[in-house]
Amino acid sequence: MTATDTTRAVAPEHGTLAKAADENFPVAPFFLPRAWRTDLMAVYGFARLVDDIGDGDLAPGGADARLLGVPEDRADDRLLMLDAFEEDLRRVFDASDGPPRHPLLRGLVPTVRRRALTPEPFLGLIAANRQDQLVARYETYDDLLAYCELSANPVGRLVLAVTGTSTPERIRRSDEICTALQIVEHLQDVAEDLGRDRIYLPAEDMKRFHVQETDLAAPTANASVRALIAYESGRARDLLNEGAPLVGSVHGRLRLLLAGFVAGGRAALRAIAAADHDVLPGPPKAGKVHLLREAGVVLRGEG
Ligand SMILES: CC(C)=CCC/C(C)=C/CC/C(C)=C/COP(=O)(O)OP(=O)(O)O
Repeated sequence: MTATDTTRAVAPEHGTLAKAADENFPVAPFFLPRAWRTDLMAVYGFARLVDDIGDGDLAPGGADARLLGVPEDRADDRLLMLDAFEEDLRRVFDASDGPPRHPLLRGLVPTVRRRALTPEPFLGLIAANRQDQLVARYETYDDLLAYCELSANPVGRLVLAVTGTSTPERIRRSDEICTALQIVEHLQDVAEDLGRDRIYLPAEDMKRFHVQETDLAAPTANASVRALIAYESGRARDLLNEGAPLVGSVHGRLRLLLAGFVAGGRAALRAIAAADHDVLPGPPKAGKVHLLREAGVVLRGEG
């Protein structure tokens, strides 16, 4: 048991929130106003827990299941856990049935009230994790985009809602950025996802590039896999470019935060290209220098 697991055995919500430090993206960085950080952490707690349920990464001991009213011997039933979690989410928005049972959802109540958040983005994240239990292959790119609408776009919409900056145009650009970031993560994590028997590369593209599933299980990528990864990287790059004007449309510290997200995506794509698109040994790491350089480019509005 790690130190984090030990903490979670006592108070599961603390272990979940502690994971913020290890995320690919900054969750609630120090330079943001305290009130935003508080609300972004509350939203993060929700998103982390729903992903942990969906990925089977809950702390051992069954504390989360107990809190959600799921019998201990069914705590491994991810669909049942997601249903119970969704039921508890409803108590965040409708107190007639009493307060939420899970402390991370109770912690979300003041944020939802303060920022007038709606259930949709939260329900989307639950639906994405439900889909992960039922769908392990994507036939077309459009199918994958529909998945990203549930798994990633709600995150950006929540950031805009918490910071009071939502407009239809910003939401559209935020969706482009979030979908791009999700595709980048999928490209970095091909090997890890395959370990969970999940493939997020569209089957139609695999066919076109003559890539078989067994090619993805190899320790290093052959030329076909590299060509496929380069193709999907180009799509992600285009989406990031289309969404990037979102950064210049906001001000102050939020602009810094969003520039960091776009720069993070671009730096990750650069690292993938630098690895000659061989992502199979593990995610190619983006250097800090490249990240800062990309952030400078975004902030100067040059890309
Ligand atoms: C306003 C705006 C544009 C904000 C951007 C917010 C942001 C960082 C979105 C990322 C979305 C994303 C890739 C979620 C999945 O991450 P994950 O780590 O849960 O991925 P996994 O499900 O593959 O583990």
